[in-house]
Amino acid sequence: MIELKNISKSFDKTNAVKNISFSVLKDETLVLLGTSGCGKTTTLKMINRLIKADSGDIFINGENIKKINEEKLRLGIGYVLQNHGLLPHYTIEQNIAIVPNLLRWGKDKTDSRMEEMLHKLHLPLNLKDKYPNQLSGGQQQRVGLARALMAKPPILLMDEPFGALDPITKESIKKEFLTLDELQNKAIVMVTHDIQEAFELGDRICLMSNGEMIQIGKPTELLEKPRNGLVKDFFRGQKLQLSLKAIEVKNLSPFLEPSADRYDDAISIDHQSVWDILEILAEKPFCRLEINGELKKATNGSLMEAIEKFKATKNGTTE
Ligand SMILES: Nc1ncnc2c1ncn2[C@@H]1O[C@H](COP(=O)(O)OP(=O)(O)OP(=O)(O)O)[C@@H](O)[C@H]1O
Repeated sequence: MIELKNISKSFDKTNAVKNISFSVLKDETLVLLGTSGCGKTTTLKMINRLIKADSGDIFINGENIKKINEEKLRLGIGYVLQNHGLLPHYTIEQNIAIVPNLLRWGKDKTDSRMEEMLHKLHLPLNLKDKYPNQLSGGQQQRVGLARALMAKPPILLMDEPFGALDPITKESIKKEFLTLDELQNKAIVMVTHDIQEAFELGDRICLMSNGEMIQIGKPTELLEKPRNGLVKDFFRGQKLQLSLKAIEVKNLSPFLEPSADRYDDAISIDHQSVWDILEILAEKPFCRLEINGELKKATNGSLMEAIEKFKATKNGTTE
């Protein structure tokens, strides 16, 4: 879907991005992770040509973006900025309607899609007439996401989308991010410097340092098979928590004991990590999980045993 080949970019004497290559599939989230100034945002902005690469090529569905009209290119790519990027003198309705207006949608189509998006992002309809500064930070960020998704772009670029939020709002928006149907089947590239966030949201992580790509792979690959000392150092001190966040609990299903009785308190499992379930188990000795229609029982101990068994399988080493 998206392919970067040997991309480099310098600003005066700063080599911001050095010979980066990667691809993103149509239904995955690739997280660009790294410390401040390592070239993440520059890489992201080269994909929608807000910044032009000095050398190398970027392809979208096999087509070189240099050959695509800039406006057409950007209309097919949703873009969510840190601090939402809403225009302060536009109402929420006007902000959300920017792309539909460029696409010359009629008012009825725009209104009904806007209502659908506000509903899906748990925003009350009466926000439409307000201005961005009359909304909370979490609401502004949701509006930013609604705006980016209005025209159902197959590609979504997100630059530190949750960076400015308080921890509680951040958690609730991240949970929505994982379950929102509008985000399925999209190629998503997300920039963050937050390691935990990268492990929670990324299907793959591209770790960058000083303009270079140090390693790219599934979260557990970076943890279990770090390419060099730099990668190891990056995760030092957080390895246990990160690996628990990287393993989806549904993968442990074959190794968990069945629960004989059906109770209403079973937690329905989709994308929860082992870490999410351990947080629940901090409050009680066991819980029931409903995974693909099967009822399982989990305790701290049984989850740890299941992880060991899972890691011994082929899937566990590459997941
Ligand atoms: N327009 C610009 N002019 C000059 N230098 C720039 C420009 N944009 C970025 N840089 C420099 O390029 C390097 C990479 O910047 P970039 O914003 O891509 O990093 P980043 O990893 O996204 O950082 P952060 O997490 O702080 O946003 C930095 O040294 C930065 O100072």
